[in-house]
Amino acid sequence: MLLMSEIINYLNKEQKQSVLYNGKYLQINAGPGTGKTTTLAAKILYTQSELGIDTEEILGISFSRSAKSQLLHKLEEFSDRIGYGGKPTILTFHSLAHRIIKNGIYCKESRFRAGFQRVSTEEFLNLDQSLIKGLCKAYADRDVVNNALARAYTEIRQGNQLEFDPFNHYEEIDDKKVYNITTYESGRILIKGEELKKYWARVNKIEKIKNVTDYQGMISEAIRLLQLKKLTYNMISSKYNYIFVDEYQDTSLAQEKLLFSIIHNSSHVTIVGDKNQTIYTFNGSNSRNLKRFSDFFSRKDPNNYKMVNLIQNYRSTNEIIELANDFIKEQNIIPYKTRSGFQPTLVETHSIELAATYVANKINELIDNGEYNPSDICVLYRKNSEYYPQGEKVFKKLESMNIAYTKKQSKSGETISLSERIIALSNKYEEEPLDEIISILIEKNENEDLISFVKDAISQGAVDTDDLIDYSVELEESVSVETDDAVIVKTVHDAKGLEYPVVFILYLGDREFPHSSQPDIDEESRLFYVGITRAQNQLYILGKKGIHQESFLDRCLPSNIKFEQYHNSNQEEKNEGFNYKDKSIIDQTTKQLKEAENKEQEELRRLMDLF
Ligand SMILES: Nc1ncnc2c1ncn2[C@@H]1O[C@H](COP(=O)(O)OP(=O)(O)OP(=O)(O)O)[C@@H](O)[C@H]1O
Repeated sequence: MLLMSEIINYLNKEQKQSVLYNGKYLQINAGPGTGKTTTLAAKILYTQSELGIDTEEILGISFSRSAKSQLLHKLEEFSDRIGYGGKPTILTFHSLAHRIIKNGIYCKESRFRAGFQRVSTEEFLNLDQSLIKGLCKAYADRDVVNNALARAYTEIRQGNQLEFDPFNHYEEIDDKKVYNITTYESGRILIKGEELKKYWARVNKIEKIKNVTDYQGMISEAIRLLQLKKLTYNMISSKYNYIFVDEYQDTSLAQEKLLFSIIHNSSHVTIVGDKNQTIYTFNGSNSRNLKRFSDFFSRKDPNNYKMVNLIQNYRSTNEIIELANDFIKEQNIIPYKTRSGFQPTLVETHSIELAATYVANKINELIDNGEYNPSDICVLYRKNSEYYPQGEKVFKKLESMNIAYTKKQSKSGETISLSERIIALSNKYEEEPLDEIISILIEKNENEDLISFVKDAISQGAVDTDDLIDYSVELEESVSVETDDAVIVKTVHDAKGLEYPVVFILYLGDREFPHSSQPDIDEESRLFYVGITRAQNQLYILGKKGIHQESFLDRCLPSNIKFEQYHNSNQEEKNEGFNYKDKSIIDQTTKQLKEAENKEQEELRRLMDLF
């Protein structure tokens, strides 16, 4: 058995400082692969084992289910080593909001009733056609009005885009205000505050009758309960005295407000974030959150606030880090020792189809020569849709070459019907621990899917029926089963916080990556940076030059990167690959030769003129 002190000794100076800091407010700025999950897990364990804090008082908030399971995994690894440490509650913002509303329902303070459901925003806003009746008469096209109202309603609840401070209730809207809404399909339209207010009030009524809401509605209701309802506030806030928040840069203003509503005077709060990895601004996130946190707490209680920067990267080879630092120059990460390896490869290819062919061939090669298992390999794409079928092209190609892969799937009918049974189950056995519930289910010969669902939840840290519901809520976020013998194919957004020995990124080019006709280049750059920094050993980037927008391919070239051209699937025209620095030397020499030749011609002409 190890001692906690031995785990602390494994950490570097800044990680150690973070774990040992005893003040109330700690902000860890951590570049990719610098061990933020490791540091968070060590700090949570230290809080339990050395400060003697009860596990029940600890709340971890992760951005996604995969980030949560990584943190749990690391915690388990450490606590197994020291033979100490209980599993604290780790929730996503989504399941936290769900838990608060559940408490609100129990205290009869919520506008929802037991068994309330979350539906997608589109589904939710199409519940009733009368929602927009008589509103925005200036516009003839009802679809445009519907979209604009829905967008305004979501953005106002998130904060940031239309109102800096997120609103939780329609009464907060100023009747006199006019909102300028940008819709994807029809450009800008103007919505009067009073009409938006009416729309929101109608949505609220339907929510109440049908006992449903959308994701943002859950966050708003949770904030409302914590801020206005004493019983619910006491049940949640007084319980959690030690709060740890991961990926803080991607919290929306509404999520930030939720967190600030839980914090009380004796709370200890640790947040971890990296402004260079902000990739959810379209969801209301804003890296200024990091600055606001430091401004607020360093002023409120300067003796109890500390900021630590983690810059030592343990994940990637020198060459990958060099490329990442060349791409985002603001805050460099530094490699651990000098872990040299494979040069990142930039493949210029003129279509997504060819890019997919290159990827599939390379994957075959890497698996065939025994270098990597399929699950070591991850293919990342920017966008999959009818117009930008990057993922689809890769799936098709891998299928045609019989390469097994996993991808994110939408919630199936089976999972939906299962979630109703889970709610019934947790109502029936509310007080029983899940281990007991499993025995009861087996004894009663219950449905196997239900039993394996409960078992999965236990393996992900669930202990009681509350955790079971949290787990089912989190499952709604995404369903993707990664197996040991399949290549992983996902969007860059979904790969956040994860690492893979081999990473492919596609497809660079106008409207593709950077995406859209008017891309937010800074956000796209950060997204590309997140993609690059997932790779541990080998990195392949595929695409073509952008003509109309900033070309990410060109931005990669000056780095120490291997440049290849792949122009047809028979590889006839395939350039065998050369270092871009070599290419610059060749280009430079050719240019000099040409200039010398021109000079010579010029001189000849001058001499001819003399005669
Ligand atoms: N002090 C350390 N010494 C050696 N290896 C470490 C140390 N800290 C972290 N690592 C290793 O570095 C890798 C990256 O760590 P981790 O996953 O915690 O990074 P991260 O900062 O959470 O990454 P990201 O920001 O990209 O999500 C892991 O393999 C981890 O075991």
